[in-house]
Amino acid sequence: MPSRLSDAIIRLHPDFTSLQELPESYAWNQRDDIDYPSFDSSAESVPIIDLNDPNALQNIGHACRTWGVFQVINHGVSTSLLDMVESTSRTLFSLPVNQKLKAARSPDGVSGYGFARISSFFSKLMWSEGFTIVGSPDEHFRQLWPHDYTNHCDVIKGYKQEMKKLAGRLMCLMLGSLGITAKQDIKWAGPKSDFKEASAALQLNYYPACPDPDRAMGLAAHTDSTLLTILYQNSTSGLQVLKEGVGWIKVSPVPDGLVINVGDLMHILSNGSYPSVLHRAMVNRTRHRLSIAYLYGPPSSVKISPHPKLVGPTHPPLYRPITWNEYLDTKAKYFNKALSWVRVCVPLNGLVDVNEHNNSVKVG
Ligand SMILES: C=C1C[C@]23C[C@@]1(O)CC[C@H]2[C@@]12CCC[C@@](C)(C(=O)O1)[C@H]2[C@@H]3C(=O)O
Ligand SMILES: O=C(O)CCC(=O)C(=O)O
Ligand SMILES: [Fe+2]
Repeated sequence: MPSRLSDAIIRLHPDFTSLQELPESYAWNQRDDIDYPSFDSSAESVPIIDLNDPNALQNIGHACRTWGVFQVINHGVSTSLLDMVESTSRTLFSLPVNQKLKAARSPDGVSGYGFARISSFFSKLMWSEGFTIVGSPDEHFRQLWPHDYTNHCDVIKGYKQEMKKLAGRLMCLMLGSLGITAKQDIKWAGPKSDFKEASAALQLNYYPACPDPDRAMGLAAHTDSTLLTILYQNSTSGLQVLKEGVGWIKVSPVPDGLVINVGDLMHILSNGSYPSVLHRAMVNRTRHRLSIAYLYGPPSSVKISPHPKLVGPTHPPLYRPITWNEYLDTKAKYFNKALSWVRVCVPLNGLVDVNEHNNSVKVG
């Protein structure tokens, strides 16, 4: 790589550990994000649902309708697998910047190391690094660890397999709570209702300790484009979700708990009954934070639309059918206004989409 280009890239990807002060380019004004008060988790807290509870389906339905997010425990994913994926992620982000840049995401690519994709919508930089894995991690991991990448690949593959099982189970519960049966009502769920053909991406996020956390932003407010997202966070808190009419609420890490976000495609499929949740990640002065998001969606050929069981004369379909890729393209263009672009009809109750109040999109 010509040295001027690599210098420019390194300037864009600083070694966070060497920064003693927050550079102005990382200092966020309130205006840069959605300006609501933050609440301590003791004020109200995101529901924690035990998947072994006989009322899990009803509890999930209530959480999706009122919060768009919940945490699950007794989900069947082993602690050792969670520890291993955390350790692989930590090892990855601890590599020297030059090494990580060997697996940099190309400008038109999806997989690899880089800044948050949503950065282009904001004038300030985010205090985080990310690594996106779509499909096999082999190629990029070989670039990172030429001699011992196979163990790390196995961890990622094992994690994706377990996440896929859990996501299928959560789909059945979320749809079931809407009166939709995967087996009869969702063709692409497949004969075993295991959503075998579903697609997914894995996003590893690293938030280094920050000298001025109150002015920095780890990951700016956004909704995920998914049907659902399964998020593992280490023991450092930082995730916040926006509760309508209340403000930003901390999602405190629960040992072995997994956070489940309702994504935009579930918002569409449920015809707005399960609104996607606006969330963001804050940073910490002394502790780094890691999170691993399993972003789950339909097979690439499937168009998601409001389910026929949820539409009728008094409930017209609010969104037009759209594939995940088409939606990702819309999101890349319009960011938090993407849902409005897919909307065909104003809801009869006159309410707008929850995440449409966004005033953060900055163009130019
Ligand atoms: C499948 C995807 C969802 C995602 C874009 C991507 O192609 C891979 C990364 C995902 C992610 C993770 C961090 C937040 C987010 C908004 C982003 O910038 O990249 C999501 C994207 C999304 O859900 O729209
Ligand atoms: O780090 C977090 O808690 C949030 C990560 C996230 O929102 C994402 O990867 O989409
Ligand atoms: Fe997210």
